[in-house]
Amino acid sequence: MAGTGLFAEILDGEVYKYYADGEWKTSSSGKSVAIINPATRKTQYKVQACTQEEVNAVMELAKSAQKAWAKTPLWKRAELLHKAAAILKDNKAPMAESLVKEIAKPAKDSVTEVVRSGDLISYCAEEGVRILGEGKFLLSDSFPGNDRTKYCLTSKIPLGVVLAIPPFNYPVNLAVSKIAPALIAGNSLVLKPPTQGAVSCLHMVHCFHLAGFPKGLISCITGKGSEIGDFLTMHPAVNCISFTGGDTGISISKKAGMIPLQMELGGKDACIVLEDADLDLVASNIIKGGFSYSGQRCTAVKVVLVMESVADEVVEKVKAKVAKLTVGPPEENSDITAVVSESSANFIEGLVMDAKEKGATFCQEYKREGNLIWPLLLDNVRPDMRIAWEEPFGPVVPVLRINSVEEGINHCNASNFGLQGCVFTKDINKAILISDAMETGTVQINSAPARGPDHFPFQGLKDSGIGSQGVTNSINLMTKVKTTVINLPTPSYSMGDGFISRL
Ligand SMILES: NC(=O)C1=CN([C@@H]2O[C@H](COP(=O)(O)OP(=O)(O)OC[C@H]3O[C@@H](n4cnc5c(N)ncnc54)[C@H](OP(=O)(O)O)[C@@H]3O)[C@@H](O)[C@H]2O)C=CC1
Ligand SMILES: O=C(O)[C@H](O)COP(=O)(O)O
Repeated sequence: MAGTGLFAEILDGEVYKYYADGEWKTSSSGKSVAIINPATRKTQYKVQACTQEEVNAVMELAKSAQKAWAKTPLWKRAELLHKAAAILKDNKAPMAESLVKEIAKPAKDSVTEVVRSGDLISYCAEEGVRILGEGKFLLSDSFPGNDRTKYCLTSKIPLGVVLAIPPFNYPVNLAVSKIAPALIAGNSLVLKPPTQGAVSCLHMVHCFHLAGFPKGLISCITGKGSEIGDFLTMHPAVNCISFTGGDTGISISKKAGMIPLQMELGGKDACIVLEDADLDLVASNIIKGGFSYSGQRCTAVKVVLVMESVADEVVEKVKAKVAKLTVGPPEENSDITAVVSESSANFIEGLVMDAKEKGATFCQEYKREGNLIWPLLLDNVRPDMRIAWEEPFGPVVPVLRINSVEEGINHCNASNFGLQGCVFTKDINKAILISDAMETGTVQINSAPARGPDHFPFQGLKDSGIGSQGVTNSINLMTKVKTTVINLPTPSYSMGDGFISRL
Protein backbone atom coordinates (compact mmCIF):
# COMPACT_ATOMS: atom_id res chain seq x y z
CA MET A 1 0.00 0.00 0.00
CA ALA A 2 1.20 3.51 -0.76
CA GLY A 3 2.44 5.41 2.28
CA THR A 4 2.84 2.34 4.46
CA GLY A 5 5.68 0.13 5.69
CA LEU A 6 8.99 1.43 4.38
CA PHE A 7 7.13 4.49 3.10
CA ALA A 8 5.11 5.31 6.23
CA GLU A 9 7.41 8.21 7.13
CA ILE A 10 6.57 10.11 3.93
CA LEU A 11 2.91 10.45 4.94
CA ASP A 12 1.56 12.82 7.59
CA GLY A 13 -2.03 11.85 8.25
CA GLU A 14 -3.63 12.18 4.83
CA VAL A 15 -1.07 14.57 3.35
CA TYR A 16 2.23 13.39 1.86
CA LYS A 17 5.26 15.33 3.03
CA TYR A 18 7.82 17.07 0.83
CA TYR A 19 11.50 16.15 0.96
CA ALA A 20 14.30 18.55 1.91
CA ASP A 21 17.62 18.42 3.77
CA GLY A 22 17.41 14.65 4.01
CA GLU A 23 14.08 14.77 5.85
CA TRP A 24 10.36 14.45 5.17
CA LYS A 25 8.72 17.73 6.08
CA THR A 26 5.34 19.42 6.42
CA SER A 27 5.05 22.78 4.70
CA SER A 28 4.57 25.91 6.77
CA SER A 29 1.89 26.94 4.28
CA GLY A 30 -0.59 24.70 6.05
CA LYS A 31 -2.09 24.11 2.61
CA SER A 32 -2.24 20.96 0.52
CA VAL A 33 -2.94 20.11 -3.10
CA ALA A 34 -5.55 17.45 -3.89
CA ILE A 35 -4.72 14.75 -6.40
CA ILE A 36 -7.85 13.64 -8.22
CA ASN A 37 -8.15 10.03 -9.29
CA PRO A 38 -8.94 10.29 -13.05
CA ALA A 39 -11.22 7.25 -12.97
CA THR A 40 -13.30 8.16 -9.92
CA ARG A 41 -12.88 11.94 -10.12
CA LYS A 42 -12.52 11.86 -6.32
CA THR A 43 -9.57 13.08 -4.23
CA GLN A 44 -7.15 10.19 -3.98
CA TYR A 45 -4.14 11.78 -2.29
CA LYS A 46 -2.95 15.13 -0.96
CA VAL A 47 0.53 16.67 -1.11
CA GLN A 48 2.07 19.77 0.45
CA ALA A 49 1.66 23.15 -1.19
CA CYS A 50 5.21 24.33 -0.56
CA THR A 51 6.08 27.99 -0.10
CA GLN A 52 8.61 30.19 -1.87
CA GLU A 53 10.60 30.33 1.37
CA GLU A 54 10.79 26.54 1.34
CA VAL A 55 12.00 26.68 -2.25
CA ASN A 56 14.69 29.18 -1.26
CA ALA A 57 15.82 26.94 1.59
CA VAL A 58 15.96 23.91 -0.68
CA MET A 59 18.00 25.80 -3.26
CA GLU A 60 20.56 26.95 -0.69
CA LEU A 61 20.94 23.39 0.58
CA ALA A 62 21.26 22.13 -3.01
CA LYS A 63 24.03 24.60 -3.74
CA SER A 64 26.09 23.66 -0.68
CA ALA A 65 25.48 19.92 -0.95
CA GLN A 66 26.57 20.00 -4.57
CA LYS A 67 30.01 21.35 -3.67
CA ALA A 68 30.72 18.28 -1.55
CA TRP A 69 29.06 15.92 -4.02
CA ALA A 70 31.29 17.18 -6.85
CA LYS A 71 34.24 15.92 -4.77
CA THR A 72 32.70 12.49 -4.36
CA PRO A 73 34.51 9.87 -6.47
CA LEU A 74 32.62 8.71 -9.53
CA TRP A 75 32.54 5.11 -8.35
CA LYS A 76 30.89 6.21 -5.08
CA ARG A 77 28.25 8.21 -6.94
CA ALA A 78 27.57 5.14 -9.09
CA GLU A 79 27.42 2.86 -6.04
CA LEU A 80 24.69 5.00 -4.44
CA LEU A 81 22.70 5.07 -7.69
CA HIS A 82 22.84 1.29 -7.94
CA LYS A 83 21.57 1.08 -4.35
CA ALA A 84 18.67 3.43 -5.12
CA ALA A 85 17.81 1.39 -8.23
CA ALA A 86 17.75 -1.84 -6.22
CA ILE A 87 15.56 -0.34 -3.48
CA LEU A 88 13.20 1.03 -6.15
CA LYS A 89 12.81 -2.32 -7.88
CA ASP A 90 12.49 -4.21 -4.58
CA ASN A 91 9.64 -1.90 -3.51
CA LYS A 92 7.81 -1.33 -6.77
CA ALA A 93 4.32 -2.24 -5.53
CA PRO A 94 3.38 0.99 -3.70
CA MET A 95 4.71 3.13 -6.56
CA ALA A 96 2.81 1.08 -9.11
CA GLU A 97 -0.32 1.37 -6.98
CA SER A 98 -0.05 5.14 -6.78
CA LEU A 99 0.48 5.35 -10.55
CA VAL A 100 -2.78 3.44 -10.99
CA LYS A 101 -4.64 5.75 -8.62
CA GLU A 102 -3.26 9.16 -9.60
CA ILE A 103 -2.84 8.83 -13.38
CA ALA A 104 -5.07 5.79 -14.14
CA LYS A 105 -2.14 3.91 -15.68
CA PRO A 106 -3.04 0.22 -16.16
CA ALA A 107 -1.59 -1.87 -13.34
CA LYS A 108 0.76 -3.87 -15.58
CA ASP A 109 2.13 -0.72 -17.25
CA SER A 110 2.59 0.86 -13.83
CA VAL A 111 4.83 -1.97 -12.67
CA THR A 112 6.72 -1.80 -15.97
CA GLU A 113 7.35 1.92 -15.52
CA VAL A 114 8.91 1.40 -12.08
CA VAL A 115 11.12 -1.50 -13.17
CA ARG A 116 12.17 0.42 -16.30
CA SER A 117 13.10 3.33 -14.03
CA GLY A 118 15.31 1.16 -11.83
CA ASP A 119 17.05 -0.17 -14.93
CA LEU A 120 17.57 3.37 -16.22
CA ILE A 121 19.23 4.45 -12.95
CA SER A 122 21.63 1.51 -13.03
CA TYR A 123 22.45 1.94 -16.70
CA CYS A 124 23.10 5.61 -16.04
CA ALA A 125 25.47 4.80 -13.18
CA GLU A 126 27.52 2.51 -15.42
CA GLU A 127 27.48 4.90 -18.38
CA GLY A 128 28.43 7.83 -16.17
CA VAL A 129 31.49 6.08 -14.80
CA ARG A 130 32.60 5.38 -18.34
CA ILE A 131 32.03 8.72 -20.06
CA LEU A 132 32.87 10.96 -17.07
CA GLY A 133 35.89 8.86 -16.20
CA GLU A 134 37.73 9.96 -19.32
CA GLY A 135 38.56 13.33 -20.82
CA LYS A 136 40.42 14.56 -23.90
CA PHE A 137 44.12 15.36 -24.43
CA LEU A 138 45.03 17.73 -27.27
CA LEU A 139 48.43 18.78 -28.58
CA SER A 140 49.07 22.29 -29.85
CA ASP A 141 51.03 21.32 -32.96
CA SER A 142 48.01 19.67 -34.52
CA PHE A 143 46.94 23.21 -35.39
CA PRO A 144 48.90 25.02 -38.14
CA GLY A 145 51.61 27.41 -36.93
CA ASN A 146 52.05 25.76 -33.52
CA ASP A 147 54.88 23.75 -32.02
CA ARG A 148 54.22 21.02 -29.50
CA THR A 149 54.55 23.38 -26.55
CA LYS A 150 51.05 23.06 -25.13
CA TYR A 151 49.27 20.05 -23.66
CA CYS A 152 45.50 20.58 -23.42
CA LEU A 153 43.56 18.49 -20.90
CA THR A 154 39.75 18.60 -20.95
CA SER A 155 37.16 17.00 -18.66
CA LYS A 156 33.42 17.19 -18.01
CA ILE A 157 32.42 18.95 -14.81
CA PRO A 158 29.00 19.42 -13.16
CA LEU A 159 26.74 22.41 -13.82
CA GLY A 160 25.58 22.84 -10.20
CA VAL A 161 21.86 22.67 -9.32
CA VAL A 162 19.61 20.85 -11.80
CA LEU A 163 15.84 21.48 -11.66
CA ALA A 164 13.88 18.46 -12.90
CA ILE A 165 10.22 18.78 -13.93
CA PRO A 166 8.59 15.60 -15.30
CA PRO A 167 5.04 15.24 -16.69
CA PHE A 168 2.06 13.25 -15.42
CA ASN A 169 2.21 10.40 -17.91
CA TYR A 170 5.53 8.84 -16.87
CA PRO A 171 6.13 10.64 -13.57
CA VAL A 172 8.61 8.11 -12.18
CA ASN A 173 10.44 7.20 -15.38
CA LEU A 174 10.71 10.75 -16.67
CA ALA A 175 11.84 11.91 -13.24
CA VAL A 176 14.68 9.38 -12.93
CA SER A 177 15.64 10.04 -16.56
CA LYS A 178 16.65 13.49 -15.22
CA ILE A 179 17.70 12.64 -11.66
CA ALA A 180 20.20 9.85 -12.42
CA PRO A 181 22.19 11.73 -15.10
CA ALA A 182 22.26 14.87 -12.94
CA LEU A 183 23.62 13.00 -9.91
CA ILE A 184 26.22 10.84 -11.67
CA ALA A 185 27.52 14.04 -13.30
CA GLY A 186 28.10 15.59 -9.85
CA ASN A 187 25.10 17.92 -9.73
CA SER A 188 22.49 18.37 -7.02
CA LEU A 189 18.84 17.88 -7.92
CA VAL A 190 15.60 19.69 -7.12
CA LEU A 191 12.51 17.79 -8.31
CA LYS A 192 9.14 19.37 -8.92
CA PRO A 193 6.87 16.41 -9.75
CA PRO A 194 3.61 16.72 -11.67
CA THR A 195 0.66 17.15 -9.32
CA GLN A 196 -0.83 13.96 -10.74
CA GLY A 197 2.12 11.67 -10.32
CA ALA A 198 3.49 13.43 -7.24
CA VAL A 199 2.85 10.56 -4.81
CA SER A 200 4.57 8.07 -7.10
CA CYS A 201 7.52 10.46 -7.30
CA LEU A 202 7.65 10.92 -3.52
CA HIS A 203 7.89 7.16 -3.09
CA MET A 204 10.67 7.10 -5.70
CA VAL A 205 12.53 9.90 -3.88
CA HIS A 206 12.30 7.89 -0.67
CA CYS A 207 14.25 5.11 -2.37
CA PHE A 208 17.07 7.59 -3.01
CA HIS A 209 16.78 8.68 0.63
CA LEU A 210 17.08 5.09 1.85
CA ALA A 211 20.09 4.55 -0.41
CA GLY A 212 21.92 7.13 1.70
CA PHE A 213 22.51 10.11 -0.58
CA PRO A 214 23.95 13.15 1.26
CA LYS A 215 21.47 15.51 2.92
CA GLY A 216 20.35 18.41 0.75
CA LEU A 217 21.62 16.84 -2.47
CA ILE A 218 18.15 15.73 -3.56
CA SER A 219 14.95 17.64 -2.77
CA CYS A 220 11.36 17.22 -3.85
CA ILE A 221 9.16 20.31 -3.78
CA THR A 222 5.43 19.68 -4.27
CA GLY A 223 2.75 22.13 -5.27
CA LYS A 224 0.85 23.18 -8.38
CA GLY A 225 3.12 24.10 -11.26
CA SER A 226 0.85 27.05 -11.98
CA GLU A 227 1.55 28.37 -8.46
CA ILE A 228 5.15 27.44 -7.65
CA GLY A 229 6.53 26.69 -11.13
CA ASP A 230 7.71 30.11 -12.22
CA PHE A 231 9.44 30.73 -8.88
CA LEU A 232 11.34 27.48 -9.39
CA THR A 233 12.28 27.90 -13.05
CA MET A 234 13.41 31.50 -12.63
CA HIS A 235 15.26 30.89 -9.36
CA PRO A 236 18.82 32.28 -9.53
CA ALA A 237 20.26 29.14 -7.89
CA VAL A 238 19.16 26.93 -10.78
CA ASN A 239 21.97 26.05 -13.21
CA CYS A 240 20.01 23.76 -15.57
CA ILE A 241 16.36 22.89 -16.21
CA SER A 242 15.26 19.51 -17.52
CA PHE A 243 11.57 19.68 -18.37
CA THR A 244 9.16 17.26 -19.99
CA GLY A 245 5.61 18.24 -20.71
CA GLY A 246 3.49 20.35 -22.98
CA ASP A 247 3.83 23.86 -24.32
CA THR A 248 4.47 24.99 -20.74
CA GLY A 249 8.05 24.19 -21.69
CA ILE A 250 8.02 26.81 -24.42
CA SER A 251 7.08 29.54 -21.94
CA ILE A 252 9.67 28.26 -19.45
CA SER A 253 12.36 28.45 -22.14
CA LYS A 254 11.51 32.13 -22.60
CA LYS A 255 11.76 32.89 -18.86
CA ALA A 256 14.82 30.83 -17.95
CA GLY A 257 18.15 32.58 -17.61
CA MET A 258 21.48 31.82 -19.29
CA ILE A 259 21.37 28.13 -18.39
CA PRO A 260 21.29 24.84 -20.33
CA LEU A 261 17.79 23.60 -21.04
CA GLN A 262 16.63 20.07 -21.79
CA MET A 263 13.07 20.20 -23.07
CA GLU A 264 10.95 17.28 -24.23
CA LEU A 265 7.56 18.64 -25.25
CA GLY A 266 4.52 17.61 -27.27
CA GLY A 267 4.39 15.59 -30.45
CA LYS A 268 2.22 14.82 -33.46
CA ASP A 269 3.95 11.65 -34.47
CA ALA A 270 2.99 10.67 -38.02
CA CYS A 271 2.67 7.09 -39.22
CA ILE A 272 3.33 6.95 -42.99
CA VAL A 273 2.05 3.75 -44.64
CA LEU A 274 3.25 2.85 -48.13
CA GLU A 275 1.53 0.50 -50.57
CA ASP A 276 4.04 -2.33 -50.06
CA ALA A 277 3.79 -2.28 -46.25
CA ASP A 278 2.96 -5.38 -44.20
CA LEU A 279 -0.59 -4.27 -43.35
CA ASP A 280 -0.99 -6.62 -40.39
CA LEU A 281 2.18 -5.16 -38.90
CA VAL A 282 0.82 -1.68 -39.63
CA ALA A 283 -2.48 -2.40 -37.89
CA SER A 284 -0.90 -3.85 -34.76
CA ASN A 285 1.48 -0.89 -34.52
CA ILE A 286 -1.29 1.66 -34.95
CA ILE A 287 -3.11 -0.04 -32.08
CA LYS A 288 0.01 -0.22 -29.89
CA GLY A 289 1.24 3.20 -30.92
CA GLY A 290 -2.08 5.00 -30.93
CA PHE A 291 -3.91 3.53 -27.95
CA SER A 292 -1.33 2.43 -25.35
CA TYR A 293 -1.98 4.31 -22.11
CA SER A 294 -5.05 5.72 -23.88
CA GLY A 295 -2.86 7.67 -26.31
CA GLN A 296 -1.32 9.71 -23.47
CA ARG A 297 2.21 9.30 -24.72
CA CYS A 298 4.22 12.01 -26.43
CA THR A 299 5.41 9.28 -28.80
CA ALA A 300 1.92 8.01 -29.57
CA VAL A 301 0.86 7.64 -33.19
CA LYS A 302 -1.09 10.88 -33.59
CA VAL A 303 -1.84 10.86 -37.30
CA VAL A 304 -1.89 8.02 -39.85
CA LEU A 305 -0.90 9.05 -43.40
CA VAL A 306 -1.82 6.03 -45.54
CA MET A 307 -1.65 5.60 -49.30
CA GLU A 308 -5.20 5.62 -50.70
CA SER A 309 -4.74 2.28 -52.46
CA VAL A 310 -4.31 0.38 -49.18
CA ALA A 311 -6.30 2.68 -46.88
CA ASP A 312 -9.53 0.68 -46.85
CA GLU A 313 -7.66 -2.49 -45.86
CA VAL A 314 -5.66 -0.71 -43.13
CA VAL A 315 -8.79 0.91 -41.68
CA GLU A 316 -10.65 -2.42 -41.60
CA LYS A 317 -7.74 -4.18 -39.90
CA VAL A 318 -7.42 -1.44 -37.28
CA LYS A 319 -11.18 -1.35 -36.70
CA ALA A 320 -11.16 -5.09 -35.97
CA LYS A 321 -8.40 -4.63 -33.40
CA VAL A 322 -10.05 -1.57 -31.81
CA ALA A 323 -13.13 -3.70 -31.19
CA LYS A 324 -11.00 -6.03 -29.06
CA LEU A 325 -9.59 -3.31 -26.82
CA THR A 326 -10.89 -3.49 -23.26
CA VAL A 327 -12.19 -0.29 -21.68
CA GLY A 328 -12.42 0.21 -17.93
CA PRO A 329 -10.55 0.58 -14.65
CA PRO A 330 -6.73 0.58 -14.57
CA GLU A 331 -6.83 -1.84 -11.65
CA GLU A 332 -8.15 -4.47 -14.07
CA ASN A 333 -5.44 -3.79 -16.65
CA SER A 334 -7.97 -2.39 -19.11
CA ASP A 335 -6.37 -1.35 -22.38
CA ILE A 336 -8.21 1.97 -22.34
CA THR A 337 -8.58 3.81 -19.03
CA ALA A 338 -9.75 7.26 -18.01
CA VAL A 339 -7.67 10.14 -19.37
CA VAL A 340 -5.85 12.16 -16.75
CA SER A 341 -8.36 14.94 -16.14
CA GLU A 342 -11.76 16.35 -17.04
CA SER A 343 -10.08 19.23 -18.85
CA SER A 344 -8.09 16.77 -20.93
CA ALA A 345 -11.25 14.79 -21.75
CA ASN A 346 -13.02 18.00 -22.72
CA PHE A 347 -10.12 19.00 -25.00
CA ILE A 348 -10.18 15.61 -26.71
CA GLU A 349 -13.96 15.87 -27.13
CA GLY A 350 -13.52 19.29 -28.74
CA LEU A 351 -11.22 17.84 -31.38
CA VAL A 352 -13.64 14.96 -32.04
CA MET A 353 -16.65 17.27 -32.40
CA ASP A 354 -14.71 19.51 -34.78
CA ALA A 355 -13.87 16.48 -36.93
CA LYS A 356 -17.54 15.42 -36.84
CA GLU A 357 -18.75 18.85 -37.97
CA LYS A 358 -16.27 18.82 -40.84
CA GLY A 359 -17.26 15.39 -42.09
CA ALA A 360 -14.75 12.85 -40.80
CA THR A 361 -15.83 9.20 -40.97
CA PHE A 362 -16.40 7.75 -37.48
CA CYS A 363 -15.33 4.09 -37.47
CA GLN A 364 -16.89 3.70 -34.01
CA GLU A 365 -19.59 5.64 -32.19
CA TYR A 366 -18.04 8.40 -30.03
CA LYS A 367 -18.58 7.39 -26.40
CA ARG A 368 -17.50 9.05 -23.16
CA GLU A 369 -18.32 8.48 -19.51
CA GLY A 370 -16.63 11.02 -17.23
CA ASN A 371 -12.93 10.98 -18.14
CA LEU A 372 -13.28 7.63 -19.87
CA ILE A 373 -13.29 7.92 -23.67
CA TRP A 374 -13.77 4.84 -25.80
CA PRO A 375 -11.11 4.22 -28.49
CA LEU A 376 -11.95 6.05 -31.71
CA LEU A 377 -10.56 5.75 -35.23
CA LEU A 378 -11.44 8.68 -37.50
CA ASP A 379 -11.15 8.02 -41.25
CA ASN A 380 -11.13 10.50 -44.15
CA VAL A 381 -9.70 13.22 -41.93
CA ARG A 382 -8.78 16.34 -43.87
CA PRO A 383 -6.19 19.07 -43.21
CA ASP A 384 -8.91 21.60 -42.34
CA MET A 385 -9.80 19.55 -39.26
CA ARG A 386 -8.07 20.43 -35.96
CA ILE A 387 -7.24 16.82 -35.22
CA ALA A 388 -5.05 16.68 -38.32
CA TRP A 389 -2.63 19.00 -36.49
CA GLU A 390 -3.38 19.17 -32.76
CA GLU A 391 -2.28 16.63 -30.14
CA PRO A 392 -5.30 14.96 -28.50
CA PHE A 393 -3.24 13.12 -25.86
CA GLY A 394 -6.14 10.67 -25.80
CA PRO A 395 -7.48 7.46 -27.44
CA VAL A 396 -8.38 9.03 -30.80
CA VAL A 397 -6.43 8.30 -33.99
CA PRO A 398 -7.04 10.29 -37.21
CA VAL A 399 -6.44 8.75 -40.65
CA LEU A 400 -5.56 10.98 -43.60
CA ARG A 401 -5.47 9.31 -47.00
CA ILE A 402 -2.58 10.36 -49.24
CA ASN A 403 -1.88 9.86 -52.94
CA SER A 404 1.90 10.19 -52.81
CA VAL A 405 4.77 9.80 -50.38
CA GLU A 406 5.57 13.49 -50.86
CA GLU A 407 2.10 14.36 -49.62
CA GLY A 408 2.73 12.37 -46.46
CA ILE A 409 6.14 13.89 -45.84
CA ASN A 410 4.82 17.39 -46.49
CA HIS A 411 2.01 16.93 -43.97
CA CYS A 412 4.45 15.59 -41.38
CA ASN A 413 6.87 18.47 -41.93
CA ALA A 414 4.15 21.14 -41.92
CA SER A 415 3.52 20.36 -38.24
CA ASN A 416 4.95 22.64 -35.53
CA PHE A 417 5.97 19.44 -33.78
CA GLY A 418 8.93 17.27 -34.69
CA LEU A 419 9.27 14.56 -32.04
CA GLN A 420 9.08 11.14 -33.73
CA GLY A 421 7.47 9.52 -36.74
CA CYS A 422 7.35 6.11 -38.34
CA VAL A 423 7.20 4.66 -41.84
CA PHE A 424 6.00 1.24 -42.96
CA THR A 425 7.43 -0.22 -46.17
CA LYS A 426 9.38 -3.28 -47.24
CA ASP A 427 11.75 -1.12 -49.31
CA ILE A 428 14.57 -0.17 -46.95
CA ASN A 429 16.04 2.30 -49.42
CA LYS A 430 12.73 4.13 -49.63
CA ALA A 431 12.42 3.98 -45.82
CA ILE A 432 15.81 5.64 -45.36
CA LEU A 433 15.02 8.37 -47.88
CA ILE A 434 11.68 9.05 -46.16
CA SER A 435 13.29 8.99 -42.71
CA ASP A 436 15.87 11.53 -43.85
CA ALA A 437 13.12 13.73 -45.27
CA MET A 438 10.99 13.73 -42.10
CA GLU A 439 11.79 16.70 -39.84
CA THR A 440 11.55 14.78 -36.60
CA GLY A 441 14.03 13.84 -33.89
CA THR A 442 13.53 10.13 -34.50
CA VAL A 443 11.98 7.98 -37.23
CA GLN A 444 11.03 4.38 -36.53
CA ILE A 445 11.11 2.10 -39.56
CA ASN A 446 8.42 -0.61 -39.50
CA SER A 447 7.47 0.02 -35.87
CA ALA A 448 5.45 2.55 -33.88
CA PRO A 449 7.24 5.55 -32.34
CA ALA A 450 8.76 4.96 -28.89
CA ARG A 451 11.20 6.63 -26.51
CA GLY A 452 12.41 3.34 -25.11
CA PRO A 453 14.79 1.70 -24.74
CA ASP A 454 15.90 4.56 -22.52
CA HIS A 455 19.55 4.63 -23.60
CA PHE A 456 18.60 5.58 -27.16
CA PRO A 457 19.00 9.29 -27.99
CA PHE A 458 15.56 10.90 -27.76
CA GLN A 459 14.98 14.46 -28.94
CA GLY A 460 12.32 16.71 -30.31
CA LEU A 461 12.81 19.23 -33.14
CA LYS A 462 10.90 22.48 -33.55
CA ASP A 463 8.23 22.88 -30.80
CA SER A 464 8.87 19.32 -29.58
CA GLY A 465 11.94 20.17 -27.62
CA ILE A 466 15.45 21.47 -26.95
CA GLY A 467 18.50 19.25 -26.55
CA SER A 468 18.51 15.49 -26.44
CA GLN A 469 17.62 12.83 -23.82
CA GLY A 470 18.73 9.26 -23.63
CA VAL A 471 21.23 8.35 -20.90
CA THR A 472 24.49 9.46 -22.55
CA ASN A 473 23.09 12.66 -24.01
CA SER A 474 21.43 13.57 -20.72
CA ILE A 475 24.66 13.06 -18.79
CA ASN A 476 26.58 15.20 -21.28
CA LEU A 477 23.91 17.91 -21.26
CA MET A 478 24.21 18.13 -17.46
CA THR A 479 27.94 18.82 -17.59
CA LYS A 480 30.20 21.54 -18.95
CA VAL A 481 33.77 21.31 -20.25
CA LYS A 482 36.82 22.33 -18.19
CA THR A 483 40.15 22.87 -19.98
CA THR A 484 43.63 22.93 -18.43
CA VAL A 485 46.60 23.86 -20.65
CA ILE A 486 50.16 22.92 -19.67
CA ASN A 487 52.65 25.28 -21.33
CA LEU A 488 56.18 23.86 -21.92
CA PRO A 489 59.33 26.02 -22.14
CA THR A 490 60.34 24.34 -25.38
CA PRO A 491 58.62 22.01 -27.84
CA SER A 492 58.53 18.39 -26.66
CA TYR A 493 58.03 15.47 -28.99
CA SER A 494 57.78 12.12 -27.27
CA MET A 495 60.43 9.62 -28.46
CA GLY A 496 62.23 12.53 -30.08
CA ASP A 497 66.08 12.92 -29.71
CA GLY A 498 68.06 15.81 -28.14
CA PHE A 499 66.06 15.85 -24.95
CA ILE A 500 68.91 16.72 -22.60
CA SER A 501 70.59 19.20 -24.90
CA ARG A 502 67.53 21.37 -25.10
CA LEU A 503 66.95 21.79 -21.35
N1 LIG B 1 8.19 14.89 -25.21
C1 LIG B 1 7.96 14.12 -24.15
O1 LIG B 1 8.77 13.26 -23.75
C2 LIG B 1 6.70 14.29 -23.40
C3 LIG B 1 5.80 15.32 -23.68
N2 LIG B 1 4.63 15.43 -22.97
C4 LIG B 1 3.67 16.47 -23.34
O2 LIG B 1 3.15 17.09 -22.13
C5 LIG B 1 1.75 17.26 -22.24
C6 LIG B 1 1.04 16.46 -21.21
O3 LIG B 1 1.79 16.38 -20.02
P1 LIG B 1 1.46 17.43 -18.83
O4 LIG B 1 2.06 16.90 -17.60
O5 LIG B 1 0.02 17.79 -18.81
O6 LIG B 1 2.26 18.70 -19.31
P2 LIG B 1 2.33 20.10 -18.54
O7 LIG B 1 3.21 20.92 -19.38
O8 LIG B 1 1.03 20.65 -18.14
O9 LIG B 1 3.09 19.75 -17.15
C7 LIG B 1 4.39 19.26 -17.19
C8 LIG B 1 5.04 19.58 -15.86
O10 LIG B 1 5.22 20.98 -15.77
C9 LIG B 1 4.70 21.45 -14.52
N3 LIG B 1 4.30 22.84 -14.68
C10 LIG B 1 3.10 23.35 -14.99
N4 LIG B 1 3.16 24.70 -15.07
C11 LIG B 1 4.45 25.05 -14.78
C12 LIG B 1 5.17 26.28 -14.69
N5 LIG B 1 4.60 27.46 -14.93
N6 LIG B 1 6.48 26.24 -14.37
C13 LIG B 1 7.10 25.06 -14.14
N7 LIG B 1 6.48 23.86 -14.21
C14 LIG B 1 5.16 23.86 -14.53
C15 LIG B 1 3.56 20.51 -14.23
O11 LIG B 1 3.24 20.56 -12.85
P3 LIG B 1 1.67 20.38 -12.45
O12 LIG B 1 1.31 19.00 -12.75
O13 LIG B 1 1.67 20.72 -10.97
O14 LIG B 1 0.91 21.39 -13.26
C16 LIG B 1 4.20 19.18 -14.65
O15 LIG B 1 5.06 18.73 -13.63
C17 LIG B 1 1.40 16.83 -23.62
O16 LIG B 1 1.46 17.93 -24.52
C18 LIG B 1 2.49 15.83 -24.00
O17 LIG B 1 2.71 15.67 -25.36
C19 LIG B 1 4.31 14.61 -21.94
C20 LIG B 1 5.19 13.58 -21.64
C21 LIG B 1 6.43 13.35 -22.34
O1 LIG C 1 6.61 10.94 -22.49
C1 LIG C 1 6.23 9.96 -23.09
O2 LIG C 1 5.13 9.87 -23.58
C2 LIG C 1 7.22 8.90 -23.10
O3 LIG C 1 8.43 9.52 -23.46
C3 LIG C 1 6.90 7.78 -24.04
O4 LIG C 1 7.78 6.73 -23.74
P1 LIG C 1 7.61 5.37 -24.55
O5 LIG C 1 7.51 5.78 -25.99
O6 LIG C 1 8.82 4.55 -24.28
O7 LIG C 1 6.32 4.77 -24.04
